[in-house]
Amino acid sequence: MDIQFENLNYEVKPSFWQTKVSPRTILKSVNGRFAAGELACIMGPSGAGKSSLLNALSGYNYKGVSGTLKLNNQPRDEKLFRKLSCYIMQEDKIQPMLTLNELMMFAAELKLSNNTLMKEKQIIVSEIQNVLGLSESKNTRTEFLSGGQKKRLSIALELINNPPIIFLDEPTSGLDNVSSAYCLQLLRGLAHQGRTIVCTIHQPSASLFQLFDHVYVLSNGYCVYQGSTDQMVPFLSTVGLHCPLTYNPADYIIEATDGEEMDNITKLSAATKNGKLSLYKMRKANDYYLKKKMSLNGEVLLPELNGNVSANKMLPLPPIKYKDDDDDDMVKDRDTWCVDFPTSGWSQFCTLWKRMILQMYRNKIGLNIQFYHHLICGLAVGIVFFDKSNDGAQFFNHMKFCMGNILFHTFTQSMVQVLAFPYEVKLLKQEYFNRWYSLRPYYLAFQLSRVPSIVSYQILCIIEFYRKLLINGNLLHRC
Ligand SMILES: Nc1ncnc2c1ncn2[C@@H]1O[C@H](COP(=O)(O)OP(=O)(O)OP(=O)(O)O)[C@@H](O)[C@H]1O
Repeated sequence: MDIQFENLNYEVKPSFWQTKVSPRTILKSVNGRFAAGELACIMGPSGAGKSSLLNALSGYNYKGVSGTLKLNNQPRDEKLFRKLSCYIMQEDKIQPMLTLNELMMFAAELKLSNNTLMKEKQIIVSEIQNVLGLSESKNTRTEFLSGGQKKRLSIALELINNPPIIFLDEPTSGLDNVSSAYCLQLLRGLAHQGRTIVCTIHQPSASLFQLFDHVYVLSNGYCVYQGSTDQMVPFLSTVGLHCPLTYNPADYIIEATDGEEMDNITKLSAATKNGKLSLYKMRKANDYYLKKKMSLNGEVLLPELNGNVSANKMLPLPPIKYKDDDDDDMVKDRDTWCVDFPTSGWSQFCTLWKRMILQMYRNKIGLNIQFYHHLICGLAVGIVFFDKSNDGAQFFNHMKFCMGNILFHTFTQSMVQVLAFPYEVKLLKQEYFNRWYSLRPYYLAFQLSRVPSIVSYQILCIIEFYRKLLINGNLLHRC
């Protein structure tokens, strides 16, 4: 699947109350193409618009985005595109309290259709674990995984339904050079199997830079280079920017096009026609790669054949299914994240409910806090209202008791959800965007998963303070 974009603009409009702030254009009519079978990176100085471009291409951000997005040279059908792509965000948003294998199995239940047998799901999961070098840690809880393993787990989770297009925002952030190289080599292997992999990277070291098949450099919202890594230095020379032999070309181009170097940005952007031109050095070993380059619409510079593509030693993943039987009725609707999901709503609810219950049960600290909170509050209320139930002159105290009781139960229970939600919403956003489940089953499972703990804690609390009030009295009768 080839991704093309033409005259892509991204404009941020100020909020209605920011009357003195004018709209800001982050991406300025940029063009480009990311081909299948390549590991592509978007790089550039901080604030150049890398994440904005990735968000616009993945469909994560559609407000303020204008221009043409194409898939295999055809106008892009957003609903189909969402089925074919996944987006792995910079922060590793991984469900806590579960082991790596459990998490992958839950993901398989959500992402693979209901017709897939459990045995098949297990085979797919263990195959991906083997490919990504995660088999040894499969029984490790996700919170104890190293940074590199978490990153690979994020990739593994999205590989379960084998998307042909993968977007990654800063996959090497927080990783040392060795782990970054391992992660990029892995992505490169996956890309060379035919996937389109696009990631953003801030400033790769020279060794990491060489791992990319395609580089797209942005600066100040303009495209200043597009093509293979080995063509960057000769290209820079053509516009009078001579990268010293001992210098990392990635560092050089970023320094040369840093925000204040507007002259260089203008020169380079004009030389690449703001991304319409690509510079490639053809590779012998990969026919697929070769054909792709030749099919670019006549504007590609094709220097001599040279170099080899590294052998792909990775296990092949299941064949890619590009088009579903039900794709014919696709609605061309860009302004939405709403798409259909691989599993039924009921099955999504059951899987999510199981996942949430398991997480809650394993969250011993949370359970203990709630236990002592209910115990102490039950005791305190019981002591305050001790022996007041039979006294008819204590009407106002009885009222206070009832009000306090209602407020305690209402707010205690709702606060659990309110406090958990800011963390949950980040996970939800990523999983929902990547079509794991729809919002209704999620919300239902989120609410109902709290029922067992709510009921048991309420009983504990009630035993404590009602014990004091109701054994001798008839408060309930009066109420
Ligand atoms: N929604 C928004 N509202 C206002 N400004 C925005 C918005 N989104 C992005 N920007 C601005 O656009 C510019 C580019 O942002 P973006 O996150 O794409 O940069 P980046 O190249 O990914 O930077 P970094 O490498 O530091 O993450 C920044 O100056 C940022 O402040």
